[in-house]
Amino acid sequence: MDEKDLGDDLAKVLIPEADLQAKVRELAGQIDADYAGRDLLLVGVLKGAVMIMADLARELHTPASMDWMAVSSYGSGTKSSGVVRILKDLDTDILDRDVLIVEDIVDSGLTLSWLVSNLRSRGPASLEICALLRKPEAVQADLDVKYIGFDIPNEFVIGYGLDYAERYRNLPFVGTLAPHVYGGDGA
Ligand SMILES: O=P(O)(O)OC[C@H]1O[C@H](OP(=O)(O)OP(=O)(O)O)[C@H](O)[C@@H]1O
Ligand code: HPA
Ligand SMILES: [Mg+2]
Repeated sequence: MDEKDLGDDLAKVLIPEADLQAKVRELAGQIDADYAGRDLLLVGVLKGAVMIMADLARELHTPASMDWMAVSSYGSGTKSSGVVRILKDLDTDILDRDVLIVEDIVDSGLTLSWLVSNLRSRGPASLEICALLRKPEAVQADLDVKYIGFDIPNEFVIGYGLDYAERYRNLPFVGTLAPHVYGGDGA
């Protein structure tokens, strides 16, 4: 899917595909340097992290296992409901494992704050976060994101895994939508 397929639904491209790919390679380089010789477990947060997880995992030279959790706090809107639910738990016992959470976006930071305390209680040897995008609001959450791709403005974004009402995840870039897509009021 590309820009043309969106017609007038697309407001603008915020991060082009080439910039995303370059950043993912850069993040993989940092992670390789930090995890050399360790047995890394990547935990992707479904569904938004599917693209970054798939690209990051292939850029890594460090041997890594992959597991997935599905949590949801957004439903079909553009605002966090504030309630995080586990839709699918890990298949892996993370006791004494080096765990790296892979996320598409830290927005309010609510999802990751909740996830970090949930996973920490399972006794991993280490627990870090890699997130492709971060919004300014997330700074208010007490979250230590070790690997961060881009800080972006406080706008609702779509593409490269990120959805609006389950659509637009399969765009290779990150962009914003025209107001008419949201039905006018932006929510
Ligand atoms: O920092 P926060 O305000 O908590 O927002 C970030 C989370 O929200 C989105 O997931 P969502 O719950 O929409 O599920 P999805 O990944 O399936 O789209 C996104 O993928 C993050 O997981
Ligand atoms: O800006 C966003 N876009 C899509 N999904 C999201 N989940 C939290 N923030 C966002
Ligand atoms: Mg979503």
